[in-house]
Amino acid sequence: MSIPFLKGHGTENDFVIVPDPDNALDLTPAAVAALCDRRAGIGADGVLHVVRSAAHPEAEGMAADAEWFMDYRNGDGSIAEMCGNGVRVFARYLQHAGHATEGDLAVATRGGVKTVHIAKDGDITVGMGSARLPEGDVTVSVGDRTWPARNVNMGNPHAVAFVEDLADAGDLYSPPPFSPPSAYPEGVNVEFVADLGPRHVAMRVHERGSGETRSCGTGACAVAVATARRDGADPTVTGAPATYTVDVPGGRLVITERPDGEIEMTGPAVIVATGEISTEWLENAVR
Ligand SMILES: N[C@@H](CCC[C@H](N)C(=O)O)C(=O)O
Repeated sequence: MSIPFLKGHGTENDFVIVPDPDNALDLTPAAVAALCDRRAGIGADGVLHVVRSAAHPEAEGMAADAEWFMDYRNGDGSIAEMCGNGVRVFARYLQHAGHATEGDLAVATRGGVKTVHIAKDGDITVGMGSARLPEGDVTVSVGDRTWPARNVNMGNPHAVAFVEDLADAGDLYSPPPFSPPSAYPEGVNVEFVADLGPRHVAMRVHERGSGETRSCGTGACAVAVATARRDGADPTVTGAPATYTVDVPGGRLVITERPDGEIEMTGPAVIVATGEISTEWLENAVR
């Protein structure tokens, strides 16, 4: 017995894609962690569980607006509200499977319904919603160094710290401690950002539930907004859109914040493989 899967990535933020239209699989946190294990499993930063919205209790209320629900899980099995690279790869899967064509598509996520545009040239643009910038002084640390961080919520929480050099972030094996501890009761994704030029930055990220990844779409949006505010740009005040290019270790994302506050993210999404998961292996792996 086996379960079909695909492997995909968006700027090298990689995912095991598990099509399960009727929500028939019991995809426990342990099963997700086993699938994402890079040595004993398939290996990925997270899982995209592809379910019809009408078949999932968290998404049935969105079924009238979006046929498909992205049930995203982090590599450790935890649940997150949103995954920006994941939603592009999810759309690419729907196109690959014949459930979607070039043009606009609505995808249900825990962060609400997202509008995705699959362009002819291959890139995918996602309407990510608007950022919330909760007030409050937050710091993040690596070793004996500490930086102030901007608190940005893209549906999921981010702490954005500006550094001189991305190497300042160290090896990022473990989550960078933040202060005050009450700032992020549910944990946080931490982005370190260095300037490359006008409206052009580079970032590294330690993702909640996945460790250092080669890219984070919601993180790149948080970085673009934090950098814009640092630069004195607020499209909702000036009426002028602000576009930032965000280089990540795995590629490049282009982020535009519009005068209405809506953030659009454009980047690639690739399906690299299809295969079968052995159910015997998965059952043993979660014992
Ligand atoms: N890689 C994702 C973000 C995934 C969720 C994050 N780790 C969290 O727990 O909030 C992206 O591309 O946005």
